[in-house]
Amino acid sequence: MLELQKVSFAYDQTPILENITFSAAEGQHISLIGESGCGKSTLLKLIYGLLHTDGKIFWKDQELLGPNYNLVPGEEFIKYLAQDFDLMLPLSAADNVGKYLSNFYPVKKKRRIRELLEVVEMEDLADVKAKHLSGGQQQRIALARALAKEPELLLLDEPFSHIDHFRKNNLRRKLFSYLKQHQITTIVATHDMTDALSFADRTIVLKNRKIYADAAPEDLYSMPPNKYVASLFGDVNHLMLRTLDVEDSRKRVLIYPHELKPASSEATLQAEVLRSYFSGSYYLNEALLQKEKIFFRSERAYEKGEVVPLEIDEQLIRSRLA
Ligand SMILES: Nc1ncnc2c1ncn2[C@@H]1O[C@H](COP(=O)(O)OP(=O)(O)OP(=O)(O)O)[C@@H](O)[C@H]1O
Repeated sequence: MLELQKVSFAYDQTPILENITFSAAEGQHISLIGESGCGKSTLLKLIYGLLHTDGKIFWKDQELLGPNYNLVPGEEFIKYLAQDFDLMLPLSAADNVGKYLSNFYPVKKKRRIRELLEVVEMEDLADVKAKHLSGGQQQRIALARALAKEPELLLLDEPFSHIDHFRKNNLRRKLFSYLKQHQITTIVATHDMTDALSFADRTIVLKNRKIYADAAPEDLYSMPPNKYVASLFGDVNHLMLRTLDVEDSRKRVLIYPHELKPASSEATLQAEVLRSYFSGSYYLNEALLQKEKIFFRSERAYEKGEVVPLEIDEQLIRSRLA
């Protein structure tokens, strides 16, 4: 188990993190989210041992001591993949993956490199020098290298930031099932809502130096405690109950765009469309509902000024208010 107790940190006078306390079970996948600059990378660096904290960090029964105690940061059983991948550019992709593997069993080493190149779908580029690989390809090689000497704890900082959408989804599915299969505890700092929702057992939200929310992704998404959390998952409306014709109140409720649905003309909510954005399988519409700006989804585009009747499940509103 990973355990953090009152981990605080400041680069200079300004505190970045204060009293961060949580634990992660072995094999658990945690996504770490929060607005840019909230301290996600800093927290990963603290856990890895690149930065010093007066708090305590344990892996199983061992206290992880930071740079004040260890000349070389990091322990054998932890791997940290930073946003810059730090590859050996003159070496081939395969040699980078195998850089920390023993040469004592060359056949075994070769097999392991091949297995990892398959996980990151880079078998075809095994012999290409890292300096000739694209940013996304370098990132995949860095991921494979981080897994080479199988870590017990893996810390990933925006691991798919350079990888195109086409490949990202497949790679994510492969990587996270590999990590689950091998019971590797993983913390992923991310801005990507798919990383945060689909591949995490648990999501920790950082804000104002503290843990702001910590729950299963399904719970955080369906019952966001506030607008900050809901916004991390995409567009969200924060509407007065009065605007939704539920009751004459200025109290606000969080509603995702797909929860406001175009309805038959008798619906009481009438939104005036400002603009429709094509989003692939749906259109995202910006509109005015009783003078409040809203977003709703639809199957077709609307003209500017078109009035669209909308409906929403009142029970959903009640549950969000509870
Ligand atoms: N080496 C440094 N020296 C001083 N301040 C730093 C240093 N590194 C980061 N910071 C500051 O610490 C804060 C947290 O940075 P950090 O990189 O941890 O945030 P983050 O949540 O990972 O951001 P992002 O999502 O943009 O990667 C920011 O205000 C940043 O400017």
